[in-house]
Amino acid sequence: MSVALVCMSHSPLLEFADPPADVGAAVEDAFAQARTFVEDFDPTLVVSFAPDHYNGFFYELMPPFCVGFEAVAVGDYGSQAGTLDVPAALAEDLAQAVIDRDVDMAISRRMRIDHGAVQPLEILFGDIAARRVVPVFVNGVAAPFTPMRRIRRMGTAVGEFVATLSGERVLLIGSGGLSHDPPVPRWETATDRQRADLLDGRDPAPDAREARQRRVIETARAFAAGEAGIRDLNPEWDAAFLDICASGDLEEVDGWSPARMAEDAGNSAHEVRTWLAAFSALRACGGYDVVQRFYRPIPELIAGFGLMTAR
Ligand SMILES: O=C(O)/C=C/c1cccc(O)c1O
Ligand SMILES: [Fe+2]
Repeated sequence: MSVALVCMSHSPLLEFADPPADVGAAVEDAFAQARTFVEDFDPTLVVSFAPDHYNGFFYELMPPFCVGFEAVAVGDYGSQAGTLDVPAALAEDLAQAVIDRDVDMAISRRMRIDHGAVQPLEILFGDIAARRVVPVFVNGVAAPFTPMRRIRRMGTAVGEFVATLSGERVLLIGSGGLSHDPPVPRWETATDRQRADLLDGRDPAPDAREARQRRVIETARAFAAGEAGIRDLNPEWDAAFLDICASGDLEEVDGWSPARMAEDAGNSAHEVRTWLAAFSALRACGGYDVVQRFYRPIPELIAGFGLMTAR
């Protein structure tokens, strides 16, 4: 078994926004380097830690994390729709191994995934079905949030299972973060209509999906112009988190409270949980070295946009 990692921010606005040319070029260059890293590693299996944005998981039943034994991408924001190549028996073994290590893991026999899980697969492989993928949903959007130390333990349990997979080259992906506060509705402040969608908004009508996406795209334009009422990006917070990931001292985040994370870095900063899970899994397979580290605060994407590779 060998193991490598790519963690990256995602943003559905990548296809809808126009950051300054040098910033766009820097992002493309970071993607190209990560692609080369992944091509050289040539994974036989991907374990993808990703959040969802009320496209697959709703308040009707919201687990802190969940392994998919089958996965279907919904195709939001023009991302690729369709079925992933999930090795179901291996996904079942992974879930059982995590549960055996005292971490309660939900399972889905048909998980729906959105841009959060799809975007890194598209960027790294060009196609969501290019490699075998075990999808692990990590809630980073819907309060209440699991303590960071539980995410670390879950990632560690996944890593201990991965370490037993002789003959596999396993790529761990973490998708999300860093500081950002996109206008994804939150239960406390949602309208009745939005609450109905947060509760059980599966398969929205095309005009409802379009309206939701338009609102986010317009907010991004206003944010880039300094006119949106969402929380600022926080490059210092992002740098501190990336430093912790690079150091391997992942316990450093054990005491981070969800309220403080949202206050400092925005309501969707909870998506860094996917990075923590992926780095914890990598650490459980042995020590690691960071190969690539990229970061830019990009208001046009509503994202403190980071990318790290390690092995
Ligand atoms: O789900 C949405 O409508 C928007 C999600 C979003 C917006 C900006 C940055 C991100 O990382 C997102 O996930
Ligand atoms: Fe997101």
